[in-house]
Amino acid sequence: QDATSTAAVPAIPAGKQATDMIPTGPAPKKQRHCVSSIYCPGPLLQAVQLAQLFNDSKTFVDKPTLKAESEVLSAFSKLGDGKGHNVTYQQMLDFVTSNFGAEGGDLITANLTDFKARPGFLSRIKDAALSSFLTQVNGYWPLLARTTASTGAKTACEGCVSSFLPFEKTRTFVVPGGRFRELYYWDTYFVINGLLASELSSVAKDLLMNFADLVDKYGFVPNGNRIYYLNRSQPPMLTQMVSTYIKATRDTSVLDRLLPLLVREMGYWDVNRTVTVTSPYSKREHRVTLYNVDTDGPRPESYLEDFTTVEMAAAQEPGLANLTERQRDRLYANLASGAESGMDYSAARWSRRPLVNTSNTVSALRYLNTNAIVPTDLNAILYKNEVTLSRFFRLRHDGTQAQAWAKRARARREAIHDLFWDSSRKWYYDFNTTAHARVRPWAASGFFPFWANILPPFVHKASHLDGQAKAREMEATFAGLRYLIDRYNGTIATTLLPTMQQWDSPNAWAPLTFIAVEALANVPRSLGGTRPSPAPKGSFALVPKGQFGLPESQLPIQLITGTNDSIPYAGVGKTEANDGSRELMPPHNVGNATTTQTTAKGEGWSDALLRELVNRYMASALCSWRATGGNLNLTQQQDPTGSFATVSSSTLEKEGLPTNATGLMFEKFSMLNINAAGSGGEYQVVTGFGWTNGVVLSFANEFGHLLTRPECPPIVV
Ligand SMILES: OC[C@H]1O[C@H](O[C@H]2O[C@H](CO)[C@@H](O)[C@H](O)[C@H]2O)[C@H](O)[C@@H](O)[C@@H]1O
Repeated sequence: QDATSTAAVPAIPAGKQATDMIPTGPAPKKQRHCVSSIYCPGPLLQAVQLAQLFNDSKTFVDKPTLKAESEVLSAFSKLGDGKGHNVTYQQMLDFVTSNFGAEGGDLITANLTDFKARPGFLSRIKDAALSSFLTQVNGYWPLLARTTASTGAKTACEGCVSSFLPFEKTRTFVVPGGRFRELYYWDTYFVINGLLASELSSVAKDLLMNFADLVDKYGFVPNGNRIYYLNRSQPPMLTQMVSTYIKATRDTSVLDRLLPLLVREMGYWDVNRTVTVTSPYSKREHRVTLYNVDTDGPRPESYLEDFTTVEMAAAQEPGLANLTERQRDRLYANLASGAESGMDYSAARWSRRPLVNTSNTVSALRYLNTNAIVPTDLNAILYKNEVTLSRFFRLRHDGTQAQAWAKRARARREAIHDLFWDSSRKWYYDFNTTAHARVRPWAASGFFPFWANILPPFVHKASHLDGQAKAREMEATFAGLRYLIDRYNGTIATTLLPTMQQWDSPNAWAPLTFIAVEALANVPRSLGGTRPSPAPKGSFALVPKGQFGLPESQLPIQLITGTNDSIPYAGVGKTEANDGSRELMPPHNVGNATTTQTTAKGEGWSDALLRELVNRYMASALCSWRATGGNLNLTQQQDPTGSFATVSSSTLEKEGLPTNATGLMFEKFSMLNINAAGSGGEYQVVTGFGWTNGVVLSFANEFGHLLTRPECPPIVV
């Protein structure tokens, strides 16, 4: 799981000769927020990135220099015309090799002095397979913990530079893993939940203080602590990190430093990202927040990808028009805004034409409209922050501030109800300011208001419904989730459109599963029922009309796990038309076994869904880890059928893994399979992985009593 990988070796791309000239393009515009002549848009970065010496654009911008910055710039100025033109591949390769060190070489592995090999929650996990898995996942924290030298980034010489943004003090931080070699903003909320389960509150506190340093210095929390992330943030979870930390430790002293900075961060979103929208439904005006990055250049860490999308795609794909300069600038801003959303990319959410051409990852991005979408999740997070800030001020006996924040929260909740809640489709949808209406497709972001403790308007006091009717409405609201859990073998998809983008179907992500589980936990006892949903569970007929925005026949197809069959889904509990003997749903649809477990006495529909979702996620993490070489070390008594035996080295080899692989924790999973990682998007699937480990450990800590040993599907190579 270690993220300190060895340096990628630069190579001349296939099909190019050493003496060929590297491509060039229109001169990049200087970016106000990113001032490095090496790591920010400019002639050097463009020339290196268009030379494509690495498989991943992010590799280069994470490399510290081996020589003083002035020497590196002087060496570059001697290449070709000094501005990146007339440079050969060989010259560029030599320049990069002699001037740059290993990516991530600017960081040091931290020593976790408080690390416990067996934190308390493990004693509550009775199953040997789960216990072994969770013990090993807990053991991954030291591999993802980093620190800096006393001066900040570790560099090779005086005057050497790197893209790393240092903190005020030398503290520990946790990286996601793989290509993500720095602290990430919203990832850290899920990481902190896991660290607290692992009794590493000292590390959680360090993370809070690192973020405090960033807000102090920049006025907001950047996407990650690299110079190229300075033009944007990510879903603003810092207030919730502080709240989670205080809830677990009772240590309110962190508020001395953090409370003013949390307020400052909220000001950043208010001033830079908030707009007024008049509701087409109530005609009322609301102040709501969206992702809106001020840039007109490529993201340095995805330079080639953005450059291709904006400058080159039209020449490569018939039907795509050339863009005017203004359109190009706007597209760069929309690309960066998509990255700010943390869901880079969801074509279903951010593109005007999500399915325009699903044979590549570029076409739908040409139609990005991120800046025009008012996102449900972002506003729900900010609402929760406002409520939390009100509580923090009350703790500090500042009634005036407490009331002011409570008032802001009430106003935002009204906006969320008015703009996002659709009372007939019974779900929260983003609001599109171009169409001036709610969007059609379902997205998992609709769980965020529930996570933030916003219950739909029908629950509120003024509602004309009686208790039983409210409970029925609530069950109907979650009937879509019930259906998805029954129909698909993996965890919940981000959206239901298979667009080739990583934040769309079929990918399933740790943060969204966590939010969905917490959403279910927030369903009031009185509305969660006293029995599971009626049979046939998950029937499409029970899903509120239009909730998915797609008819049942157009939902993604569920393959039968472990086979290459692509048999169209015939409906829950129904048999496939051409093969009456084959049932597509459990128990034959291996990997979906969590739906067949017997329910506990008095368990309501929301409890049952929560239990199944937690188990499904745990199954995804454990089974995919085992399929990639994870060893549970079980005795014959613990695993009499041998179903958890370690995967042989020859199978691993056939899967394209090293024969000594020891299990991978993936960045994302699939809604179709509990045995595999996710896919799609602009970079290779990453392992490590901070938020996956965080969610696994946090679920084990909070819901350990609900966990049962998963049934992993057979590994078919
Ligand atoms: O390099 C491309 C993009 O990568 C990041 O996004 C993805 O990874 C992050 C770290 O796990 C995660 O927070 C984000 O949700 C993922 O989509 C990065 O955050 C982007 O800004 C970057 O352009």
